[in-house]
Amino acid sequence: MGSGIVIEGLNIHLGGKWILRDFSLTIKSGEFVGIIGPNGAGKTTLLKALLGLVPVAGGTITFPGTDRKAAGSSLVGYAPQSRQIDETTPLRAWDFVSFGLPHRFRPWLTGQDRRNVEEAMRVTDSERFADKAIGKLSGGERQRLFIAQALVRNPQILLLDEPTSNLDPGAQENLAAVVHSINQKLGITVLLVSHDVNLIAKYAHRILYITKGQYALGTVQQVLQANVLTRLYGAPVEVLKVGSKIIVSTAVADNLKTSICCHDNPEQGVLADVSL
Ligand SMILES: Nc1ncnc2c1ncn2[C@@H]1O[C@H](COP(=O)(O)OP(=O)(O)OP(=O)(O)O)[C@@H](O)[C@H]1O
Repeated sequence: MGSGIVIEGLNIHLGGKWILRDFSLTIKSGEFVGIIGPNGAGKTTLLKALLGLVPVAGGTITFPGTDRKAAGSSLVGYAPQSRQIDETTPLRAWDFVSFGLPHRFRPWLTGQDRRNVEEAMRVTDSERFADKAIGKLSGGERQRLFIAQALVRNPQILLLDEPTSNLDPGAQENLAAVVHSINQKLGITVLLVSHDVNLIAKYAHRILYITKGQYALGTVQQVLQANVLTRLYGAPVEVLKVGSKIIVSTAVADNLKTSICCHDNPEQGVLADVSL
């Protein structure tokens, strides 16, 4: 079961500049939130703040509904943005996943440890390459292992930083489906950073759109609106509807992909939950 996240008045100042200012939002237990926005907007910094890895200049982060009774469980599992693995690395996929276990560097594993590794590999559909060397696996296969490693301590929240970058469209879709299934079947709260709005629009319950100094949280229909994006970017952004898809003008929105897949008949002007 997932934990909720409540952020109130969060301020983060790094390298002489404000990255997040007066940032407040609530994420419900079991929710899947896609985080999107241009390079340098503060997406990774937000994940690191949730992990307690960056200094906070003000505000609070709490995790209501946390249940940490299960032995060996953790609150947050994290798969960071980029991890280079040399193709000659002589490490079995199974062993790589097991490095996410607590006390992994003691010389033995318990039966429960082994079951946790096997379950994490099962839910990420990576059991079939458990015995292969990680360096010989494809990018999509490695991403499944990174997620499995983040899951091996049964977290209540899963933070994934651009897990689909550098994957071909088919592998992106497969990986997003795996994350969706983890969220649906295990009830884990998921925050996934991506530059691919297609995937986020398809699977996330809500989108958190961050630009430098501004943000909006809401459903796809609430956030992917010309007036909302124009306000976030501080310059005109067009949102066009073509059949079941929405096309966003990239003229001012750096890193925003041209084509955004959304639902049929998006509701108009519903901004009740949007924080600006
Ligand atoms: N430890 C740090 N010290 C100083 N500045 C930092 C630090 N960490 C991040 N920053 C700066 O904070 C800003 C936000 O960085 P962050 O990595 O959160 O952006 P992002 O939205 O994840 O970008 P991208 O999409 O490129 O990954 C950037 O300008 C970055 O240079």
